[in-house]
Amino acid sequence: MSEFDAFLLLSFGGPEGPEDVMPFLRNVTRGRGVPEERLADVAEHYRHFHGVSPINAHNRALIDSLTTELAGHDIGLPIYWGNRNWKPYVADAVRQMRDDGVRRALVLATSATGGFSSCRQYRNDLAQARAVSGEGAPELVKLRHFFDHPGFIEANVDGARAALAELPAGERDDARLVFTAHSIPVSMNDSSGPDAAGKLYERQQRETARLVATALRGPGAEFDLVWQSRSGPAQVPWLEPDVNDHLRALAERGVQAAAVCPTGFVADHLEVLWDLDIEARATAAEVGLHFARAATAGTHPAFVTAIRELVQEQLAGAAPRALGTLGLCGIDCPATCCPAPQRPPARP
Ligand SMILES: CC1=C(CCC(=O)O)c2cc3nc(cc4[nH]c(cc5[nH]c(cc1n2)c(C)c5CCC(=O)O)c(CCC(=O)O)c4C)C(CCC(=O)O)=C3C
Ligand SMILES: [Fe+2]
Repeated sequence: MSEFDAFLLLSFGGPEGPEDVMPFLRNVTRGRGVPEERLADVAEHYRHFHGVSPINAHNRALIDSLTTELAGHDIGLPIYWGNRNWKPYVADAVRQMRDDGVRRALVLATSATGGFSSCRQYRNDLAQARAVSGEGAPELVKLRHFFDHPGFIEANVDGARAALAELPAGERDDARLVFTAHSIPVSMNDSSGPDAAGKLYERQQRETARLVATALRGPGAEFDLVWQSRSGPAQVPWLEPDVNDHLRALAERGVQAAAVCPTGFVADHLEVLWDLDIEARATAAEVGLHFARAATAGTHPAFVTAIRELVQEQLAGAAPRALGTLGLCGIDCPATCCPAPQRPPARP
């Protein structure tokens, strides 16, 4: 089988102090037409956490867990870490790999599904990092997506079960399962995937939700998939409904309790801590709906095992494990898969 000599964790990045917040946000939104008011709002969210994004601690913890997991299975790959939007930048990690003599590395991006932001943009980041590293840059092979990997599902099922257990006993069985993922522009969703059918991002998010709901409540279990953390200019349509609107609609229908499961997020990112734990929880309280939020996969042992298995697929040709019906995604993507959407003109 193929030879690999390192593992790279590729993530989004986040600020590590108040002075990082604005430069980080400028990195994320450069050329994206995100209104200044939205940036100011999100900066406030980060300041609420003293300018420290939770994402970096999560990635460090994941690297610790993976170090143990890989060593325990005699996988001797050194682990590197690089981000798209903040230090440690992926370009620096790739340069370091080159200097350390790494020739060919496996890459795990911290996104469960395909899509532009969650796959293509990471592929572009890798290509750019190799280009700036120049001569001798390692070959980088991105691992497939894990939205329906049994280990990722199991981690989310455990999180959802614990959330249900927080709800009043008499309401648990009828509590609504509300899954959330990051909203994206409708055009970005429509163009995601390898062919004209599009909507790959939404279909994979729905598949994760369906698999978790099925594991909890059996085949045909009811669930909702809604969206959170909308950005962008008001005139550009993004995926709806928003989780807050949905919670209001549930309460109006007489639903008493909801377990909100952010299966679209791999760890408890800022969007989970702010948009769900603060905002959505407040919405639920306002409309008299009992609310519990499920933990994300984070460093759940089943998720760490899943990542090790993805590595073994490449190292040893281990049979891929996947629960869903959508098929494996992220290996041999055509170059035209999940293209960048048309952007509104940049701010003046
Ligand atoms: C699909 C998706 C994921 C999941 C897949 C993946 O993981 O990649 C994701 C993850 C994340 N997004 C994050 C942060 C931000 N995303 C923003 C803006 C945007 N996200 C988008 C999409 C996604 N984003 C889009 C289409 C935009 C508009 C700008 C553009 O068209 O690209 C902005 C700008 C301000 C705002 O408007 O919110 C911020 C600060 C963080 C770090 C959080 C932390 O610090 O814990 C993480 C993990
Ligand atoms: Fe984002």
